[in-house]
Amino acid sequence: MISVTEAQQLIIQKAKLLDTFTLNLEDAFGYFLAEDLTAPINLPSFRQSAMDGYAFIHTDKTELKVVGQVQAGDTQIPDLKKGEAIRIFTGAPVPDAADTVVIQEHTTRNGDQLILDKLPHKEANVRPIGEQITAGTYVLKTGHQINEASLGFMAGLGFTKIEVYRKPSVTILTTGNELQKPGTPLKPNHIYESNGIMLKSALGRIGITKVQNLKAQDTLEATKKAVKNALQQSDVLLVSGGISVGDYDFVQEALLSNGVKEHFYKVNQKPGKPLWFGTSEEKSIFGLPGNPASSLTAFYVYVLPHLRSRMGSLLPFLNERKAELTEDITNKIGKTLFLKAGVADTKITAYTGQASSMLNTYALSNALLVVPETETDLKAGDVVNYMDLSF
Ligand SMILES: Nc1nc2c(c(=O)[nH]1)N[C@H]1C(S)=C(S)[C@@H](COP(=O)(O)OP(=O)(O)OC[C@H]3O[C@@H](n4cnc5c(N)ncnc54)[C@H](O)[C@@H]3O)O[C@H]1N2
Ligand code: MOO
Repeated sequence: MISVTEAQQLIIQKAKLLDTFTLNLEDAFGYFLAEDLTAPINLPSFRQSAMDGYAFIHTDKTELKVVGQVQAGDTQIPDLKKGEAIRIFTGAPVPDAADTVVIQEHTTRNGDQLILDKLPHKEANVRPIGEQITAGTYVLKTGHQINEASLGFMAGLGFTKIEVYRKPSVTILTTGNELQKPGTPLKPNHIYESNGIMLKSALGRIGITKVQNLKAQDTLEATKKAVKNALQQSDVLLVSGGISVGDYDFVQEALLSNGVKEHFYKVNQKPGKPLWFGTSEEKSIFGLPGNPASSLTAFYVYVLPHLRSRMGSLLPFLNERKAELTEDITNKIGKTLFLKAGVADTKITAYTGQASSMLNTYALSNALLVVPETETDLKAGDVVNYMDLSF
């Protein structure tokens, strides 16, 4: 059995970058950039007024003569001499000779006479060429995850297409004879299948939408066949259940017999101990424990960073933060604990109801409190690490 740290290293080491492709800017939200972009133009590319007011050549005089006007988008720009002013608007080009813009609230206008009630400092309210970025310098680098601000920034520089890493297609294979689709009365000793929808929406949160759900009964033949199909159809396979040591747990055998190379099986943690991870050429395969809370924890701690890494992220793990414990916690089992928890105002509380089958507390959690395997007694007031589930 390996440690959480070793398992986290392995899922990153084995994360092969997906191929790249060119994408229209308007479709690029959430993708990771696969090129270093340099600015094709200066931003701004001309001297711009930052305010509505008057452009002039800086002087100690407080009375100027208004000799013209310039509006945003104008291509004919009026000239001016010392002692003169040009009416100007936000975003308009500042006349070459002018070096300062006074905001209109600091002036009094009588016909073409302009009184400066408050003299601005020289160069006030003039955005110099290249103030934001100069042509030829880096805009954004490989690995940047495209957000609304970066989209606006790139559009402002005139980009229409960029190179990004592809997102993976994923098959979620749920195994178990006891599983029944919600929507029909529950048969005796069956349970409603819930990991499929949970994992699919967790994938959606990291922008992966090409997801199919398959299911298999608990036989070696059915599991092998389903694994084979899934491997032909997707970049990533998440198998749920059937990975423990029972007589009807066939997932490990089915994966190995389909040529998947095992990188680890079992991690020294609770929940999620019987986690399995392997690869087959360009494909990644996780055998997730069937218990719903174990499955989701394994997703947050391993599947999510592995997939983000494959999609080009340089910071693939969930953010780890610190908070103060509200209650004592003991850890007598020598494993890393991931506890469903709530964080508010820098304080963290592990919820009652930590069993691997329980999603009731997970549904209310915004944090996974991490208790290291070496930590036996934590006291109220101790500062602990948690993984931020608000991502
Ligand atoms: N002798 C041992 N038994 C078990 C061990 C062990 O070390 N020795 N480990 C336990 C741990 S820890 C876990 S976690 C589970 C993992 O078992 P499996 O991955 O084989 O999962 P299943 O047995 O198929 O299911 C476990 C549990 O979860 C329910 N389940 C399964 N799939 C779904 C689904 N899609 N939606 C909702 N619920 C699901 C299933 O009915 C079971 O109750 O093994 C322990 N056993
Ligand atoms: O580790 Mo299992 O995931 O406790 O239920």
